Amino acid sequence: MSAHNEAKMGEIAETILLPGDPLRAKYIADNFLEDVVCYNQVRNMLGFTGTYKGKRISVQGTGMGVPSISIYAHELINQYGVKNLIRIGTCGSFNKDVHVRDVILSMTSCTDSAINKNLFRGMDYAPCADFGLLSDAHKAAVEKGVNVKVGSTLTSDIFYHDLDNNPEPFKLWADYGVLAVEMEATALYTLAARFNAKALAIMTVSDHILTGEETSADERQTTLNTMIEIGLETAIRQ
Ligand SMILES: O=P(O)(O)O[C@H]1O[C@H](CO)[C@@H](O)[C@H]1O
Ligand SMILES: O=c1cc[nH]c(=O)[nH]1
Repeated sequence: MSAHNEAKMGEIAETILLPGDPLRAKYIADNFLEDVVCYNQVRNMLGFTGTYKGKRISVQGTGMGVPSISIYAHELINQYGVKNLIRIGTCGSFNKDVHVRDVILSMTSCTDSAINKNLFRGMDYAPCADFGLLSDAHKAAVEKGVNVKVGSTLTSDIFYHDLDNNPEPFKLWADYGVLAVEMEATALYTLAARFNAKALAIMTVSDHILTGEETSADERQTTLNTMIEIGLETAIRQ
């Protein structure tokens, strides 16, 4: 047991998929895993362990934002011995070359969060994906015929911007080639590096911030399935 997880030792697999939404964790357990056990219901941050193609895998919600994923990732790595952490999240595009329904592998994660500025005393740290996980995910995507985009993403602390005072909050990031915005990868990559684990963030573009295009609920599910399958195929290679 940890402060936020009631799993017993040994109930969580070494490789875990991490959606922000705990109901996405349940959806994956219900639709993709066999022999499933629910190991956590604390705060409704559901966690499940099962098998996919014979390999033992866990899936657990992390909540939204840097503080929430930091708590879950810290405990999973340090208290449960999790080694491979694969985030599967949604993101918003602000890049004209990145479209709704695209799947992104985040090679490195920029941030507007002060978390690493504080940790590194004002110096810049470059949180990055584990190359092995990134490479395996890319291979899995190619095998599925999915044309994933690979590059830098932004982890933001802000979902709703004050557009009156900052009308183009993402222009600077787009000008420097950043593909999309989500809210957790920087923290996941930094914690994995600190505690000798491996991490990757895979994202599906759910909306385009510049054009206003969005996926419908049904479409979103299908598109998320593509990302989930890439995540699972990556997981079984570990
Ligand atoms: O779909 P999830 O994994 O929650 O990820 C994205 O969606 C949430 C915002 O709506 C944030 O957590 C962001 O990172
Ligand atoms: O963090 C997120 C996730 C999805 N879409 C956004 O605009 N931001």
